[in-house]
Amino acid sequence: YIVFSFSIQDQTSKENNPASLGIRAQSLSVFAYVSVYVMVKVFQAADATDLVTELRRSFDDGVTRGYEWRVTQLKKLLLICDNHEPEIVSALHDDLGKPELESSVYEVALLRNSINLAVKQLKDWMAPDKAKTSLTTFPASAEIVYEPLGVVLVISAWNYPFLLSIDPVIGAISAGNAVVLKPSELAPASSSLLAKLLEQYLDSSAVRVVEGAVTETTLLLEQKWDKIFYTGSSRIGRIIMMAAAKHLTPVVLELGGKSPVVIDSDTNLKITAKRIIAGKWGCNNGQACISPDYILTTKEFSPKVIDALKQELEAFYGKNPMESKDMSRIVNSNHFDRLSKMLEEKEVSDKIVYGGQKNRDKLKIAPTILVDVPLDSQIMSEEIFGPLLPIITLNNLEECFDVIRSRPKPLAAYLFTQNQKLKERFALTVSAGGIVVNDIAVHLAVPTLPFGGVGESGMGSYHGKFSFDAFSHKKAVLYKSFIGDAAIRYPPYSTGKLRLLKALVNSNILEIFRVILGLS
Ligand SMILES: NC(=O)c1ccc[n+]([C@@H]2O[C@H](COP(=O)([O-])OP(=O)(O)OC[C@H]3O[C@@H](n4cnc5c(N)ncnc54)[C@H](O)[C@@H]3O)[C@@H](O)[C@H]2O)c1
Repeated sequence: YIVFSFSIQDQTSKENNPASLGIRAQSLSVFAYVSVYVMVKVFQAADATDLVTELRRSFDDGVTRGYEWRVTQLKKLLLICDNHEPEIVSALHDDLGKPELESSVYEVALLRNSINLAVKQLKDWMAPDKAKTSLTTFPASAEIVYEPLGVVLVISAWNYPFLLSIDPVIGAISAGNAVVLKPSELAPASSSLLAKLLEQYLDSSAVRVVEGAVTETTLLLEQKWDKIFYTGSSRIGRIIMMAAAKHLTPVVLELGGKSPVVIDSDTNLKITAKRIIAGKWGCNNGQACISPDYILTTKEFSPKVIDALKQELEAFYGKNPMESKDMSRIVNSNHFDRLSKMLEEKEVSDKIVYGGQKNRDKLKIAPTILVDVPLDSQIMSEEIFGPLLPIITLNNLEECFDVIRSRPKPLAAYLFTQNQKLKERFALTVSAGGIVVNDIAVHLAVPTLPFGGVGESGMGSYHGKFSFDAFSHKKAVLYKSFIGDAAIRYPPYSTGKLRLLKALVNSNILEIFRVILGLS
């Protein structure tokens, strides 16, 4: 515990007599004395160790394994969504100025969906999968048993603080694990609400929230976990993976990257522009991991793309988008300065064709479109994660595809076209965590699709059954009886045994008969 004490004294006051937890003012005209003791619990190494020990005890006692426990906790998560949506919306507004629609739909409604699906399908997910056996093991039966991993750590990011915290926790609980959630300190209102609600609703012997920043996360990372599920930047992803390697802990890394959008001239341009705007500025003002990072199109078609985007932006956010209530603000001044620096770079600042207005006090940056910034500029080298959208124009679409292929694999890649052949070529030849043709970000809402990165954009995936799988060990179980104990596997070895065993392993029925019949 740290104890803070401070006093406010009148010049004339000579008395120094602290009164704990209160204000003592004998005579305001003579002196004022205030002594406040604030007890702040600091998370220390021993707390991290105790936490994991306690949760491991619950796991080992079987608390989290049964269907009933899992489904009860999931239903409690549903209750949080049902009973506390206004508080969640308000916390998101405090942290990000997130519009109610975005909070209610893209965080709470998506979570409800995830929970409902898990509740509905949990029994099926938990049931072992029958597996075929081979001639080698005949007679036998086999199955894949979904085993909980143990005690897992979920570290989440600030941009969708509820969705990105609770969605992995749904997977962890569904799979029967004890779980610690560490929300992002950059969304403090959301973090403290998550801590409060999860403590209030869930079984604290197996589900905990630790709030904090680098110090707390580092202490947590020193512990031995059975899985670490991290959402955030690739830079920190590397730190997570190094810490995990020490204990050979498997990781899921949900990272980011520069998600490109290719626009073909054979497209419905009005709808294309609307969907790009909704997926960029309409999703937390570009602060989303699968937000369009840059557009690639042909030199010939680009003027039409720019016009369409300008027209629809004005229709959505009016002539002064800085005043619009339908867009989140930038999360904090560090990120505001990072984005400003990108905009102010030489050979970039003069490429703005729309927007560019900023207000640091209000942490607002207008939707900004830039054309043909240098490919080696900061804005084209780093993930933007904000309301800036560069358009790169090239001679043809093949060159556009080449730009994507020459860069680290993104979390998402988008194509707008009506050309069937082009759609297929894009899906087959462009590598990305996920691909959407003719829309932005909506693959995230399809629970039958795995959500995750590849290469620099991450490893592992989740959503729907994939979340359950991410937190389960697929255990191979083979059942044999004592019937049919074949002597051929036991010494002394012989040529006949060798031939028969090889034939069995290769399922070569003809050779099996030849050996049995003594044919060469
Ligand atoms: N793939 C996805 O689902 C997804 C979703 C959202 C965001 N992202 C990516 O996340 C990034 C933005 O998030 P961010 O990284 O700014 O979020 P962030 O700063 O909130 O960091 C994420 C987490 O890492 C922790 N952290 C920060 N520094 C650390 C350190 N030195 N050691 C240990 N832990 C540390 C934070 O406390 C936080 O919980 C973007 O790259 C974005 O694309 C990915």
